[in-house]
Amino acid sequence: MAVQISPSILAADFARLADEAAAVPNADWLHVDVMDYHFVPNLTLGLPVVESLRKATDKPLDCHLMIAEPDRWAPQYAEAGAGSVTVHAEASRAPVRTLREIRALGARAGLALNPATAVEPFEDLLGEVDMLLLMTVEPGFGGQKFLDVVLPKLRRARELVDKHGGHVWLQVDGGVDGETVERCAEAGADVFVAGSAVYGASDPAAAIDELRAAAERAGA
Ligand SMILES: O=C(CO)[C@@H](O)[C@H](O)COP(=O)(O)O
Repeated sequence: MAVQISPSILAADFARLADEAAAVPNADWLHVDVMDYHFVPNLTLGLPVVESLRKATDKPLDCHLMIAEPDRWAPQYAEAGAGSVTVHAEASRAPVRTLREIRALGARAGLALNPATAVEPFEDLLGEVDMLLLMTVEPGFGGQKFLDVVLPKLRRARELVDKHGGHVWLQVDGGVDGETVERCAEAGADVFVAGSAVYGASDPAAAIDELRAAAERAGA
């Protein structure tokens, strides 16, 4: 499947989100980081902003819920028109039910793992997900340094997904830039979230082209 670039609006200007979405016409998805100050020590945006963004852009909204009660809220993001809704394995008390609800509402169901969470215990859930998100920083803030320690897990995740057979996107999130994107692609990622590397660039659309070219060169 083709490389997907999902710029994170966490690094965008929150007062101009419609313009910031329009500034990345070549993005495949728009990554929306929902943080609640409980699961992570940061507070960002929630459902009303996603509902407004849905009207402001045609891009699929790739909603990443870094919240304490994802089972309660995830279906509402799908109902709001998210293209994908990703819940954290560390926070969900009923991941199978929640992933099924997300799918039943027509969105891609994603399962996210923090850097220290092993992927193997979730092998049996691969049939329940459309995407596995591996955090390559500790969740909560943009602009952090990429954690190399996640790369072996990314390779194992690629092996498990390939063994599973069905299509599951393998997303990396955090510290993805022109250099780390290649290492992630070599290790098996095919969806790349980038905040600072896109919205911190003087030309966000050109930055996306460069990330995509680097990922494709590296074999994603
Ligand atoms: O989920 C998160 C952080 O918790 C990410 O989506 C970051 O927002 C990515 O930002 P950069 O590391 O690319 O600046």
